[in-house]
Amino acid sequence: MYLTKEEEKILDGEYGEILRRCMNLLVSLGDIYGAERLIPITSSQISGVSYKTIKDVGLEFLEDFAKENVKVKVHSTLNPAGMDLDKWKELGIKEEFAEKQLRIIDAFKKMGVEISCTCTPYLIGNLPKFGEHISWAESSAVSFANSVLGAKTNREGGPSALASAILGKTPYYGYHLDENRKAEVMIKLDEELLNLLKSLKFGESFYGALGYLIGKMVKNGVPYFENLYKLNPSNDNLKSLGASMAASGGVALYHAKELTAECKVKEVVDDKIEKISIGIEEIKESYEKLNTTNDKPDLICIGCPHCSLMEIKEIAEFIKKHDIKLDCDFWICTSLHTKAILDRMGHTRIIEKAGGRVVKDTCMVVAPIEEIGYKKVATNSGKAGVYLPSFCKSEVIYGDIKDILKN
Ligand SMILES: C[C@@](O)(CCOP(=O)(O)O)CC(=O)O
Ligand code: SF4
Repeated sequence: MYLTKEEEKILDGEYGEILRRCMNLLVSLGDIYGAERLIPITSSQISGVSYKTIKDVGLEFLEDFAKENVKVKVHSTLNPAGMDLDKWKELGIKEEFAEKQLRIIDAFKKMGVEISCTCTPYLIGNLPKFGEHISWAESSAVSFANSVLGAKTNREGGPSALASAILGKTPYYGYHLDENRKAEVMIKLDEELLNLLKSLKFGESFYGALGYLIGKMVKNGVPYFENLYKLNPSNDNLKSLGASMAASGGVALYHAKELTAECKVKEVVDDKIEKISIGIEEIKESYEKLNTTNDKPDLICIGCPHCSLMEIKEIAEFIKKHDIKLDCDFWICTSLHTKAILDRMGHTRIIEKAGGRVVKDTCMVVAPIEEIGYKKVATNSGKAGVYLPSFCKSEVIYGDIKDILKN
C-alpha cells in the first residue's frame, strides 16, 4: 500500500507507540483487502463500548490509549454502553459492572470522543453528507449511512473505527469504491403481499421481518428493493430494515428505488441482476422464526436501533389513548438527546405512569439483561430478535409494539 512520508513516519513510531499501533492496524487491513492508499474521513462512529462485550481486555486497551493523551482527529461519536450512565442502579446493574463501564466511558472522553452512547448518531448531529468517506462501526448505523444517506463506509469494528478516528484516515477499499456499491440482487415484493400490507396497515415489525429474510438470503451482498417505496416507509422503517439485514446477514449497503440516496442519482442496477420475489408465505415464516416462545414476556424492549423522537411520541400517545397499564417491565431505548426532549414534552411521564421507562445510553443487547434476570423479551426489532438469544440467552416474542402492549 502506498503511504505518504508522514504516514511512513507514523508507522515507524516517530510519533509514539499509540499512533504507530493505529497506523499498523489500518495498514494491515488495507493490505488484506487490497487498498492502494489511505483516504481522509470526516467522521467516525465507535463501537465496542459496553463492558459486557469488551470486558477487562477492552477496558485496559482503552485506558492504555487514553493515558498517552491521544485525541481523535475527526467528529467521533460513541455506540451504546452497557447501562444508562446515570440511572444504572434503577435498572438493576451491579456496582462492579458500573465501575468498569464508567472507566471505559472516561477513557473515551479523554480521547475527545463525544459520549453520545447511541447507535443512531445520524439523529443527534453526526450526519455525514452524500458521498462523504467515513469510518463507522455498528452495523445498523453503517447500513443507514451507506444506504439512506449515501455516505461511504466499510463495516468497521470498534478498534478500526477508533484507529481511523485518531488518524483521521481509512484504507481505500470496499464500499469506499463506487464499483463495489452496485446492486447484486433485486428484491420485489409480490402484488399479493403489497396489497395485504397496504390493506392491513402492517406495523413496523414488517420491516424487521423483511430484513431478517433478505439478510439470510443475500448474506453480505448488496440488495436493491424495486417496489418497497409503494409502502411509503419512513426513515425509522428503513433504519429497522437495514439493522435487521445487517444482523441476520452481513448487509452493509442496500438500495431502494425512490428511497435511498445513491440510486436516485446513479445507475446502480444492471440488466443481468438476479431477481427474487417475496410473498406472504416467506414473511410469515420470518415472523415464525423470530418468535421463539408463545409465553408472556418479562421485559418488553424496543429501540434497536435506538428509537427516534417520533417513534416514542407515537407510543406515548398510544399508551395514553388506551390507558395502558403494564404488568411487566418496559424499556424504550434511545439517546440522551432524544430523552431530554421527551422529558420536556411530557412523554416520559406518560410512559412511566404506565409502568415503563425511557432508558438512555444502552440497549437490550449490550446491557447485561441476563444478569438482571430477564429471560423472555418482547420486541419489534428484527435485529434484537437475532441477537437476544445469543447475546442475552433470552427467548423472543416478536411483533408490533402496539400489539405487544395490548396483550
Ligand atoms: C450488536 C451491536 O449492535 C452492538 C454491540 O456492539 P459493540 O459492543 O458496541 O461492539 C454491534 C453491531 O451490530 O455492529
Ligand atoms: S440497540 Fe441494537 S443497533 Fe443499537 S447498539 Fe443495541 S444492538 Fe446495536
